Amino acid sequence: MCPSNTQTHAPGGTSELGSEDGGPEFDRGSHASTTATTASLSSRIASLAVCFEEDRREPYGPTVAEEPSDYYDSEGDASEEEEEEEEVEITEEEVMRLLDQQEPPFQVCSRLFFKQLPSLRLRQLTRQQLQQFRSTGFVIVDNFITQEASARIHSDALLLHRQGAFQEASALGVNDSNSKSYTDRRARGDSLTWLHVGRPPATNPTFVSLLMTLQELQGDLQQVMALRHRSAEYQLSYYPPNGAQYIKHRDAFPDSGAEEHQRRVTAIVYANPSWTASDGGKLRIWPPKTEPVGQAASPSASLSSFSPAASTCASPCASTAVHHGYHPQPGSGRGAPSSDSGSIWEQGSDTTSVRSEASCAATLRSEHGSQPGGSACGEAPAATSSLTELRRHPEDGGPTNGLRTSTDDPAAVEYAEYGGQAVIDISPVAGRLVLFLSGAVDHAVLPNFSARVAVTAWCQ
Ligand SMILES: O=C(O)CCC(=O)C(=O)O
Ligand SMILES: [Fe+2]
Repeated sequence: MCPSNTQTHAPGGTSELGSEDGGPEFDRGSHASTTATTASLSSRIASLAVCFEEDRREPYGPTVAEEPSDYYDSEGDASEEEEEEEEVEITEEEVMRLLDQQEPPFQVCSRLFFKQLPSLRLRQLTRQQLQQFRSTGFVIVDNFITQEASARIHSDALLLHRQGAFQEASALGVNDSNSKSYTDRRARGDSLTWLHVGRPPATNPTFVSLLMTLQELQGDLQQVMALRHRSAEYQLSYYPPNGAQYIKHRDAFPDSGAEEHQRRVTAIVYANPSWTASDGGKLRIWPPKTEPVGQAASPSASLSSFSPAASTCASPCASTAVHHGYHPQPGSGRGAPSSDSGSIWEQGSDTTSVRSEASCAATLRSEHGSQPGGSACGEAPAATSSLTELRRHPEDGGPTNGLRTSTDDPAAVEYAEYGGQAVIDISPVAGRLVLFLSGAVDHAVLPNFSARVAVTAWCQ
């Protein structure tokens, strides 16, 4: 018998289990990136068909063992063979739920990370940010791009939108017989256009720079985890100010690295200058449970792992998990609830190519002639792309990665509880990057009331 329900939700659509061409395309914005094509996930999904059938049969009638014996008398009969080959249609939500029951998704996706790290040559992320990402399945990095770059992306996106370059995401799946997901504008209210390197509109200098930055980010990730392609899918999205939302979903099935075309990391860069709390449009994430196998998971396990009480925030550096606007210092031990998750970065890693906290601060002091503060160490250690050159330094003023105590702060990142589960609500403020494991982190975009622009990279 299959285990009982979990809280995983994926809107709409059906999945054909056991079909030869693999599983469903889970996210309608994707170019089949979440299609299960290789043995591992496909066979797991195929095995779900049996499980699901049992689940479905149980409330209505006898189990197989209780069937009358003549039920199987037709062995070898053509009609029974047909029956055996019959595809079982279940929703993507059910596929995800059953996969999650087989193994916690964070656990599956955690196997993407290398155990031994080579020398790191990081351009966009710090070691601490990567540590946070590995420990919790997500990380938030403020000032990933500058306010100026965000403003340019925002205005260029709105211009493209006026020129008709965007398509409603909910309309994209309408003629796609493979999946009926997200065809409801109420479930997904954004419009999107794909950014293909070297092709308009990605040839616009604003997007060229951003894509370079994102490729450098991917380069950083590739040093610590299994990512197949240096390139990725890049999507420019626009949420109109009419309460548009994207209901709870996950971008990919949990994948430990066996799948050729599975999304593994979602990286969202927000480009919304002057965002206010009343603009809504927050990204809500459900932090994945990160307990070691066999340990009971409490609904607030992830929440407690980020308790602000443990953070001194002495050096704001990377913005990571927060509690009502707190940005705890990565590497403080918080946010590493899994017993083995905190150690990989300390073993056998090169330290010469990555600036330590101390050297980061020293460098900024000498470069800018002032004391480090704000988001100093959260800045890129060896950035080269043009957007990165424009990054905000702490002395520039404006938003910092420091402690934020007011929930009215439009940039605050807030913990909440929703349906008995810990969630984190993240404002889509200009320059912010949110990085998470595509196969492990459920998320949603809350109703939005201002022109909201983001660029998402899905790395495979
Ligand atoms: O824009 C966001 O904050 C998230 C969008 C999203 O979840 C998606 O496009 O899959
Ligand atoms: Fe998503």
